[in-house]
Order: sequence, then structure tokens, then C-alpha cells
Amino acid sequence: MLENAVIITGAAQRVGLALALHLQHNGFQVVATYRSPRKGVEQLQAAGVTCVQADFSSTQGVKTFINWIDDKVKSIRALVHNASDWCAEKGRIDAELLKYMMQIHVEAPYLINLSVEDKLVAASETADIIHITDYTVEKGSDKHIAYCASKAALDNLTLSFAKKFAPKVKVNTIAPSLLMFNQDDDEAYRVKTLKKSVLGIEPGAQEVVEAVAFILKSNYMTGRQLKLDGGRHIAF
Ligand SMILES: NC(=O)C1=CN([C@@H]2O[C@H](COP(=O)(O)OP(=O)(O)OC[C@H]3O[C@@H](n4cnc5c(N)ncnc54)[C@H](OP(=O)(O)O)[C@@H]3O)[C@@H](O)[C@H]2O)C=CC1
Ligand SMILES: Nc1nc2c(c(=O)[nH]1)N=C([C@H](O)[C@@H](O)CO)CN2
Repeated sequence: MLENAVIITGAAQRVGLALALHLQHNGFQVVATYRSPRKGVEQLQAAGVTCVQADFSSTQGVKTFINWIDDKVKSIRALVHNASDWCAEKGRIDAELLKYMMQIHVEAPYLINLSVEDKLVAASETADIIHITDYTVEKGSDKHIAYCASKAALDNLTLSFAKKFAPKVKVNTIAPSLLMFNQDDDEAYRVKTLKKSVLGIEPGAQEVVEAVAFILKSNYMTGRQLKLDGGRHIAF
């Protein structure tokens, strides 16, 4: 069974992939979830990461992953809830969209956290849970309403689980604004988005890698947020 595992959800691409490879190369035993085979999964496997197929869009999918952890993992050093789907309303009035956003951003972290408390406490040092949210939690979003509400709920889980799991487990939020554009983001969108912060850059996945590294080394931060937003809150 895996000991002191670092579990990262949705780690087959972009931020999760960069984080998983960094931590694996730095001596941690990483477990990465993915939905569909792709180049990133091959990269992770080549680096020695344990890759697990998991889809959190249903309660059964979450429970299947929890059962895998129960069978294969003795203790957990860190649990990073990175898996996410950035869905916009696009004019839809759709209860299913809100349910889906709450399913993957809230129910999955909630059930997984509650189910693995014993394995977090069994780690050889203080363990960490990290919830990756979004800057828009503090401002709202008129285009990603359900997404933003679900990330706000995820941020609130940080407060509850930090209280419930102290002192053996620290629980914190990383709240980014722009990290990485998507391939289909056009030039006009990129220019507009970069102007939203006073630093005006696309920092890339490394910003989250450094933030996670800080939290893992911290002995005194829990129930708090690291806001990685280029000063977006003071831009206007
Ligand atoms: N990129 C950015 O600029 C910003 C990102 N964030 C947050 O940072 C984190 C990382 O961002 P980024 O790398 O862009 O994320 P992605 O949009 O690339 O998604 C990360 C992963 O989530 C997984 N995922 C999506 N839906 C499900 C599901 N139903 N079940 C299981 N896994 C799922 C996907 O795994 P798979 O591909 O294997 O299906 C995907 O690889 C996210 O939480 C995001 O909300 C916040 C602000 C800005
Ligand atoms: N799961 C994801 N969440 C978010 C993404 C993404 O690509 N995947 N991207 C953003 C944007 O970069 C936004 O922060 C700036 O336009 C937000 N969340």
C-alpha cells in the first residue's frame, strides 16, 4: 500500500500535470486522477506517478475513487482538489449545470475529505488538504455563475475542514485568477483578460506549484487562502 501519498485530482494536463510532475520529481509519491488516457497520463506514468482513472461527475464515480484509496493507500501526506470544469451559462437556464458544478467542485472534495481522515492523520508528518478555487469567489461572475458559486462553496469547505481536522491536518485554499489561457482563447480575449490585473501577465502553472510548495512547508497556516491574482482586486 502507498504511504504518505500526495493525491492530485485532474492531473493529466495543465496545472495539475505540472504540479504532479514537480512533486514526484521532488521525492513525493504522487497519485494522479484522470478521466481519459492522453499524453499527460503517459508522462506521469513515465515519471513514476500512480495514475487512477476517476470521473467525479457522479456520486458513484466519487465513491469508486474513494474505494480505490481505501484499498491502495495507507496514508496521505497531501490531497489537492484540482479537478475542475470551467462551465459558462451561455444563456442557458439549466439546473443540471448548477448540479454538475456542485458535483465536481463540492461533493467530490466533501466526500473524499470525510472518507480519508484516518489516512491523513496516519501520515508521518502534518498532512495538507488544498482546495483550488478561483479569484471570482470574492467578486462573483456574470458569465460563470454556477461555476463561481460552486468554487465559493469549495472555499467554505476550507474553513470547516480546517477546524474539524486540526491539528494533524492543515486545510487551505489557493484562489487564482488567470493562470493559463486555453488554446481556443482568441487574441482579443487574451488582451482583455491580461488588462484585468495590475501585473498584466499570464503566470502559468508554476505559480500554483510554488504556492503548493509553500503550504506543504508551512507549520502555521490553516483555514486560509493564498490569492494568486496579479493584483486584480486593485486594478479598477
Ligand atoms: N487555468 C486558469 O487560468 C485558472 C484555473 N483555476 C483553477 O485551477 C485549477 C487548475 O486549472 P486548469 O489546469 O486550467 O484546469 P483544467 O480546466 O485543465 O481542468 C483540470 C482537470 O480537471 C479534470 N476534470 C474536469 N472535469 C472532471 C470530472 N468530471 N471528473 C474528474 N476530473 C475532471 C480534467 O481531467 P481530465 O482532463 O483527465 O478529464 C482536467 O484535466 C482548476 O481547479 C481551475 O478551476 C482558477 C482560475 C484560473
Ligand atoms: N477548470 C478551469 N477553471 C478555470 C479556467 C480553466 O481553464 N479551467 N480558466 C479560468 C480563466 O483563466 C479565468 O481565470 C480568466 O479568464 C478560470 N477558471
